[in-house]
Amino acid sequence: MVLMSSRAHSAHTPLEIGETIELDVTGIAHGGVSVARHEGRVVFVADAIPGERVRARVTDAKKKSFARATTVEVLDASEDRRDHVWAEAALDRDPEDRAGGAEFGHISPERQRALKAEVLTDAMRRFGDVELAAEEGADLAEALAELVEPAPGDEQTGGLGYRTRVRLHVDAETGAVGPYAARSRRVIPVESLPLATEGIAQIAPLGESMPGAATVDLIDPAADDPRMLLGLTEEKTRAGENDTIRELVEDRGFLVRAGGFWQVHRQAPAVLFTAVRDAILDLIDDGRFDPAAGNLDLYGGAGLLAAAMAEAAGPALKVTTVEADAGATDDAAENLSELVGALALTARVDRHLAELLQASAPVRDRLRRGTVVLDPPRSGAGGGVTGQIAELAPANIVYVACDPVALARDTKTLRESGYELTGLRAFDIFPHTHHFETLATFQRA
Ligand SMILES: C[S@@+](CC[C@H](N)C(=O)[O-])C[C@H]1O[C@@H](n2cnc3c(N)ncnc32)[C@H](O)[C@@H]1O
Repeated sequence: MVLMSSRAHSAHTPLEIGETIELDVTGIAHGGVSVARHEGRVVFVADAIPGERVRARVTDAKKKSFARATTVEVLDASEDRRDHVWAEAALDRDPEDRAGGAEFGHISPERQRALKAEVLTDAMRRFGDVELAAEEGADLAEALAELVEPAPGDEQTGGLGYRTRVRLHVDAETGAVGPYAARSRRVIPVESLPLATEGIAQIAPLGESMPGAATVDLIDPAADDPRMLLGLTEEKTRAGENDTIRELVEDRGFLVRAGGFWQVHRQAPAVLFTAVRDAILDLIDDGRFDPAAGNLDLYGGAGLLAAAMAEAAGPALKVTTVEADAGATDDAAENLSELVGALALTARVDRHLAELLQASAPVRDRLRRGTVVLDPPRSGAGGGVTGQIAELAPANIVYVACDPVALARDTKTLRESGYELTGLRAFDIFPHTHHFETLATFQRA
């Protein structure tokens, strides 16, 4: 034991923060960083592309098992490297002065999607025990290259000008406004916001000083004027956050609180609405969907996905949306008001499911015949809620996920509880960042 640990120790020359090292970048990790090795130790390296050789500055060396570094120079560039879409996040800046929020902005859009597919495949393998396979007769490499679908219009715009929600921060000392730096909470003044819509670009207070404010939320609704919500240092709420704004999903209107949850990409609500609608249509085709059953839209927000279920199943659909934010529930009630069988509840999902698990036999039977759509926050549903859903045992589960690792973990729980993963789609609705959205369909075996 002693010998082994002293050999392992001597294999690493300790890395120092600020030191510059040369790295061969070999893979992609979850979280927007690439993977390299330095004297056997894993180094997560920012602003690189797998396949490149880079010089990188060490930013974190506390852990024995891995270190973190940021690219300062590319020695051998990938053919997928592009000029960064945001000058203030580019390599020619000191790593500490690079703006955050566009960590894939130096990579061609096709390669960004291929990297996201790799992250999803890897997460599913490592945390979900699922090896993704192509449909019969299809080539796996080709299927993976197309797994992450671009949003409509992004191939024409290069994935720019899509964000309808942007949060900027205010430097407490200088009042300067800007995004946080990529790896710290330092405000970086910027001259442009290339990922934001034109409406946001017009009202963004870039270059201005806003002493007394802490955050600046910029919102560009589809069917209302752009607006700004100021978060003041001394106050928890933002003036105007409960104002109702109008959004459009194709030609269907939705009312949403200005400060409430709404997908950030202009096309994202339509992309997810259509994907959930199509997943339900497939279940209907297979004779597995019962509109009169105990159908649920968990983490339902303003009712977007319950509306998608109704678009597939028709006006006789029975569905309950469950959402913790009372304002969003009020919006859901309004947005689903034409659906006689819709009920919008304010509740925490775990508490509501605990109540359903105590329900009478006929209610439990309706739930068993039902379909659960869920769209949890980044942390995923988690083992507790996933276990409760499995215990309720609905016929189908349609899971919309913004974190592939959380989805993979919940997939493992569902598969161990008798569910089969029958469909997986992914959507690049956050171009130039490492984020993407996945839709997984499960059926009770
Ligand atoms: C990713 S959003 C999805 C919203 C909606 N499905 C949509 O597409 O617009 C997640 C929602 O879950 C809500 N939420 C977070 N934790 C929750 C919990 N424990 N119980 C109920 N709702 C929760 C948030 O308020 C937010 O509206």
